[in-house]
Amino acid sequence: MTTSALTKVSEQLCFGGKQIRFTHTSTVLNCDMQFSVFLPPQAETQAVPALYWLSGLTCTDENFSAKAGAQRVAAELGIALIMPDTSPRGDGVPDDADGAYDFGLGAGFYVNATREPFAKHYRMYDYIVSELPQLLEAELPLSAKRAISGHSMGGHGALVIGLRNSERYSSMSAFSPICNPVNCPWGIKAFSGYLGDDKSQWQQYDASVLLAAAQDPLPLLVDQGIADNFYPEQLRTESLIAAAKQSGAKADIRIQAGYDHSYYFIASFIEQHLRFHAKYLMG
Ligand SMILES: N[C@@H](CCC(=O)N[C@@H](CSC=O)C(=O)NCC(=O)O)C(=O)O
Repeated sequence: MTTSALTKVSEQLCFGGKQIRFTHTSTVLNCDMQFSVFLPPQAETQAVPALYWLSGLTCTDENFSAKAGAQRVAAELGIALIMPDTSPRGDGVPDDADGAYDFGLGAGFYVNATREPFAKHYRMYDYIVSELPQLLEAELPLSAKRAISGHSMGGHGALVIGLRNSERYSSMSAFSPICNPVNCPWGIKAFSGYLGDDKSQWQQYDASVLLAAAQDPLPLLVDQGIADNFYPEQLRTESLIAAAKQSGAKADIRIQAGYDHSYYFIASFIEQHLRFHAKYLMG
């Protein structure tokens, strides 16, 4: 199926709903992009709310749809799942000079790059906040009720986007998020490369900085496993906990014994995250 702006590349029936993959030309990212959508059965007869899921380093739109097992509960609750890619892709899109996994392709960090040669394509913040919802709400049976969640680099993206756009979402959550990127190796590398050396420009993309100053942030749920090999050096969960205390935000930040950084952790708790978001999406 080709609508005016979306080309469907695959569709499968899943828990009575539809798991669909689309391509489209992104004017924000200046390239063709793929993304996945799960439409619950309720979307056959009404516009449904949507949870945007932002994936982590090395992922595409397919990691969450294939590994998290979110569709059964999303179908029950009547929530669409929107699963974008993690960076611009294709000919002419610059990558990390050494092909490293933590910068460039698969590692867009949900920022608007200002540094060349990345500024032309790496505008994942605007893509997620503006272009994708505008497109999808025009083309698919989606209401304007949105929630946002993600994992690791995508958890960072979900928290930053939720904290900066509380009028656009009803709740936010994250698994193993990079909580304080201005103070961890992944974040310092990404922000130097995409934003340059002026660290004052980095603050707008740091969830701990934003939460510490937040007036009335969205309802927030975070899960972090203790057996995660990236915790605490890359993820800095303690900074988010301190920021929530500082601002008095109602944040449920749970440290889970025994769990690691993998999609097995996400699969274990995704039902709780979906039910958490449903309270606000349906309210
Ligand atoms: N290859 C890297 C680690 C890559 C990795 O663990 N990616 C995570 C997200 S990490 C933060 O954003 C992931 O979700 N991978 C995909 C999956 O399906 O598990 C290394 O070797 O260290």
